[in-house]
Amino acid sequence: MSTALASIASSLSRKVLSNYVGHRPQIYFRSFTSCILLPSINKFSVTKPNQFKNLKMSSEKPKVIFVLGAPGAGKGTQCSNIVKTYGYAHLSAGDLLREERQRSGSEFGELIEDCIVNGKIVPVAVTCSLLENAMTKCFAETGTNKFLIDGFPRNRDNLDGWTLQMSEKVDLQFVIVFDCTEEVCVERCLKRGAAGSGRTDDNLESLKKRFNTFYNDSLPIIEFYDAKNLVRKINGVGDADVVFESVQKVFKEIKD
Ligand SMILES: Nc1ncnc2c1ncn2[C@@H]1O[C@H](COP(=O)(O)OP(=O)(O)OP(=O)(O)O)[C@@H](O)[C@H]1O
Ligand SMILES: O=c1ccn([C@@H]2O[C@H](COP(=O)(O)O)[C@@H](O)[C@H]2O)c(=O)[nH]1
Repeated sequence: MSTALASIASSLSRKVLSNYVGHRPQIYFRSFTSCILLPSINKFSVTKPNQFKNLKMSSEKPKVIFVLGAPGAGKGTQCSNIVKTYGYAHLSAGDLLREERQRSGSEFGELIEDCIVNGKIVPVAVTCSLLENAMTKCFAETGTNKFLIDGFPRNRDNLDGWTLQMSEKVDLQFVIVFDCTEEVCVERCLKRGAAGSGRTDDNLESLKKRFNTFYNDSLPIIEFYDAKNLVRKINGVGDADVVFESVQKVFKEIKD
């Protein structure tokens, strides 16, 4: 881990801890650098922190599918198709982080932007809490308890944090991985940038860093799930409709 990242992580820990002095911690998780106590970050917005505990007692656990793949592999595009056809709610970790970055008063805005531009991964305390809050809010508003979690977990820190905070509360169905060449992915992201995505990472410099992170940090997570026979790999090269046909074959497995 780079020194810069370690210092961001430890400053995040200090900031979060200092914000919660006197509050009762609700979750325990390992940071990059040390073991710390954190509260559920219900300060981010909206939620009733124990809603899933209640849900677990009265009904089924929420179902979760992780959707992974390189930048531009087509995760978001195929998630939209899955939402329309199978009724899952789509939670993009990247979108939630971009939203949090824009939230006035967010103390994580700068940290998030630095990570996004440089292809680094935001500490799991931030991302996992945004995801849990979004799941709780979505369930409260729509009753949906089937979630596509797009672009997470991306590194060991994400996996460890999720395992501690969420794995007992949800039922992980499988992990869809879109397999796409770097060349095609880069071309798609640059095209998306040129078309006005407004994303600060749809440029060659950021993409090089994002791919390094994908190869070094995210592939081992895919391998971890593959060893558990949870990965469903889909060829992401080619027309989006053709890719979706392969997605549908994977979903048939759930219905059968
Ligand atoms: N099969 C496809 N063929 C051509 N273009 C595609 C295909 N799938 C997605 N795209 C386009 O490529 C770009 C990236 O797609 P998308 O946002 O779905 O990928 P992603 O994996 O979610 O990317 P990121 O990780 O960068 O958020 C978008 O502009 C999208 O319209
Ligand atoms: O779990 C996550 C998801 C995303 N990030 C950061 O956001 C950017 C963009 O993510 P997309 O999935 O492409 O929208 C990513 O490069 C990371 O910097 C993250 O840190 N953790």
